[in-house]
Amino acid sequence: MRTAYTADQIRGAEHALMARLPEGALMQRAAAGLAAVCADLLGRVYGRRVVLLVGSGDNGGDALYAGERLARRGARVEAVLAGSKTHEAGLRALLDAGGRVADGHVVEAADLIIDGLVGIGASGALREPYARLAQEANAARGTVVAVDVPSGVDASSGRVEGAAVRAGVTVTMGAYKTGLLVDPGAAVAGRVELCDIGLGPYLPDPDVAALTGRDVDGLLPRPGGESDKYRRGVLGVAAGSDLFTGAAVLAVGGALRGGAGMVRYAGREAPVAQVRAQWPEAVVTLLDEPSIEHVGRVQAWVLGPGLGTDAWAHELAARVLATDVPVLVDADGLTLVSRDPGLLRRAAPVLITPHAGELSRLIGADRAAIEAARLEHARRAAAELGVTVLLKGSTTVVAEEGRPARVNVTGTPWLATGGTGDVLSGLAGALLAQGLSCYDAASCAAFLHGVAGGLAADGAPLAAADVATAIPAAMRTVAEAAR
Ligand SMILES: NC(=O)C1=CN([C@@H]2O[C@H](COP(=O)(O)OP(=O)(O)OC[C@H]3O[C@@H](n4cnc5c(N)ncnc54)[C@H](O)[C@@H]3O)[C@@H](O)[C@H]2O)[C@@H](O)CC1
Ligand SMILES: Nc1ncnc2c1ncn2[C@@H]1O[C@H](COP(=O)(O)OP(=O)(O)O)[C@@H](O)[C@H]1O
Ligand SMILES: [K+]
Repeated sequence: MRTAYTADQIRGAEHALMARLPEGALMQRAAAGLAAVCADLLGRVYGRRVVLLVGSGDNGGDALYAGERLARRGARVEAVLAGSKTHEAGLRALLDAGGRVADGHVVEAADLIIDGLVGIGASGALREPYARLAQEANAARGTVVAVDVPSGVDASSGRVEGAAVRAGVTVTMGAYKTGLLVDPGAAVAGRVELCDIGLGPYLPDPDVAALTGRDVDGLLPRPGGESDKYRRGVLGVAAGSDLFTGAAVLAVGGALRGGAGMVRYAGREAPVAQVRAQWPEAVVTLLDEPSIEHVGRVQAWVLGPGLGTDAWAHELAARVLATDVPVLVDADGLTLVSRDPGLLRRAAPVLITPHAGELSRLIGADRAAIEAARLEHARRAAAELGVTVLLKGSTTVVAEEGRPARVNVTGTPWLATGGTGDVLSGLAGALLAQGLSCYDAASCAAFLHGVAGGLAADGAPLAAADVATAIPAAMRTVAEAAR
């Protein structure tokens, strides 16, 4: 499990650790780690041009001391002092080692640019001249290494207001910051290198966690020698309509690859014909009425992809949600519950899987605001609606009250294509039917879906059906990672 923390949590841990160490020791650890990563990136340090963008706080201090270390190894180090004040001891150390102070013009020609403008002490959008320097660093040809977080990214949320440094590598001190795992922050952090400064024992419970392949492998249900198809878990899928038949096919496809013992599909005529034709493995019930009476027992339901939002769909949703098994609500199912929130009042667990647009209807927030602050809105929805929330998008977030939010680190932008969400619903539903909690089913499904997307795309466009096909390979990949 990779864990991440807010700026306040990091500061608290730093204070506790600092109290036990000689003054400045922590910053030296940070600078040593930072300089080592930079030296690695440079290959040969001697004679290379390194530019430090130095802000007024300790983030700038880290950069100056790292600059000192590189200067002692023969690098030509120039510091652009951007703040109203400068870490004095750090600057002295740099100058003593042969470094120089320069103006912003040097950024363009640098081999390596160290972004020490702001770290966890930042508040709001970057002010000038920081914003301009960030843009110059982004336009320069040299590798950009961010200290702790890329300047312009809110360390606690991943929010970016205004300009932000786009780093090739971020060297983060002591522990991951939440903002490095959540877009838009994650998208500009590049490769994140954790620099151990001894903070571990002082860290509180994490703000967010990200599953690794090993974690997912450990959570996935596996059939034992005694298993039969019923005991492995049966999933019901209520999806598709005469207008949207594909959503039913894709959701069932995701479900069949998700390891359930059986998938029961229930729907209207046109999707029933399609599901029958595509998936002989599914047990299909044609619904003359919006009732699930004749579908047979299931351990979980997926409700909503392509279902439509008419009175018939509403009635079917009400019946599914009146059962006593976990229900995953997606797509049109979300539209139905946003119109009739009472549907979500049930004793058994609910997992909702909205994208930002669907969540905006559920909690009355602006779509752009949700995309800018995913964690905050996913958490809010979980609290207000009393459900587990899987918020889809470039960073998928899983939120449930009383547990650290989970952030998914797998996936590819090629997944941004019609129908992949339906596959995800089927997969997550299959995991629910096998007995995983909403929280684990959602986070494992997001992880595997992302890996499957990467395998299916392999650098080129994918179709949603390819993602379903790649799910078993994704499971093998996580099993490999665990070995
Ligand atoms: N204190 C220590 O011994 C250690 C400090 N560390 C470093 O220290 C950093 C935190 O240092 P600070 O608490 O001094 O804070 P920062 O250096 O992150 O930033 C604070 C300074 O930036 C200015 N500022 C804030 N928001 C701004 C904005 N939007 N535009 C322009 N200027 C802005 C503030 O006026 C203040 O002077 C960490 O991110 C990390 O890099 C770590 O290396 C661990 C050790
Ligand atoms: N930029 C992106 N990077 C990675 N994954 C993405 C990106 N955009 C969307 N996705 C993923 O693709 C899927 C799209 O689902 P959804 O929006 O429901 O589409 P649909 O309704 O067409 O199935 C989700 O799993 C989402 O997390
Ligand atoms: K920084």
